[in-house]
Amino acid sequence: MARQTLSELYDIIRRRKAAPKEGSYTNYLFDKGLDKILKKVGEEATEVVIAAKNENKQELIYETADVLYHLLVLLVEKEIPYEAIEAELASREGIVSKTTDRPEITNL
Ligand SMILES: N=c1c2ncn([C@@H]3O[C@H](COP(=O)(O)OP(=O)(O)OP(=O)(O)O)[C@@H](O)[C@H]3O)c2ncn1[C@@H]1O[C@H](COP(=O)(O)O)[C@@H](O)[C@H]1O
Repeated sequence: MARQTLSELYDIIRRRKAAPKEGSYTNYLFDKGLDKILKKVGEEATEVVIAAKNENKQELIYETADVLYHLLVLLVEKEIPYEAIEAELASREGIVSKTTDRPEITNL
């Protein structure tokens, strides 16, 4: 199965900003500006919440992908490197592994 990491998607989005492509939804968002991007992040996050209440896990996967994409667009718009998020997560590693269980995901 083809996979795309968030880091790879971030780079594609960054390249769209540097070199706009005709018909690109990403460029449509950049052209509309920060408020539009924020609106989409809010909408997509709400859709994740709604999907999580549903039995259909595929819907939650779809909406999660949507919100992650829009968050990456926001990071590029705000000129925050993806590595800054990775570094922030890494800095929490000690805390998280002590305090959380990681149950296996079943029933996809
Ligand atoms: N991962 C995504 C991605 N996820 C979601 N979306 C778009 O996000 C939109 C969400 O749907 P909505 O119905 O909420 O929005 P809409 O009605 O289309 O538009 P709005 O006016 O509401 O903003 C859809 O148009 C999706 O195509 C994405 N658009 C692009 N990508 C990736 O971004 C990269 C660059 O793509 P382009 O910008 O199309 O070149 C490629 O790798 C793409 O796969």
